[in-house]
Amino acid sequence: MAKPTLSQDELNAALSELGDWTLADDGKSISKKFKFSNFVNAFGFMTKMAIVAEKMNHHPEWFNVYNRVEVTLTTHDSGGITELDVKLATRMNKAAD
Ligand SMILES: C[C@H](O)[C@H](O)[C@H]1CNC2=NC(N)=NC(=O)C2=N1
Repeated sequence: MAKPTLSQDELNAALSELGDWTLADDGKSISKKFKFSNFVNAFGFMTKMAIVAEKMNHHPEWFNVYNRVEVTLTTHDSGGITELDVKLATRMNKAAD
């Protein structure tokens, strides 16, 4: 059963909690550009988050070049942003600290 998408109020609260994640113009995804000190740290972040994503059965759309990782989160099954996206974004923020 697909998760319900967040209401506007829920989304606003989540975005203020998450900090520097950007809402897509269509309101269906959130994105963040992470920058690490080098490639190994960027890829280490992706490795850790891949394991978290697999455990959650919720996977990011991401792009990596050298020390940068650009992440977009959306819940495909629901056609928008759900609590799973907020949960994964929170985990990513913590892992990048
Ligand atoms: C069948 C499997 O549960 C689904 O395809 C999962 C896998 N990972 C997923 N990841 C994301 N981001 N959205 C989904 O809807 C999703 N669905």
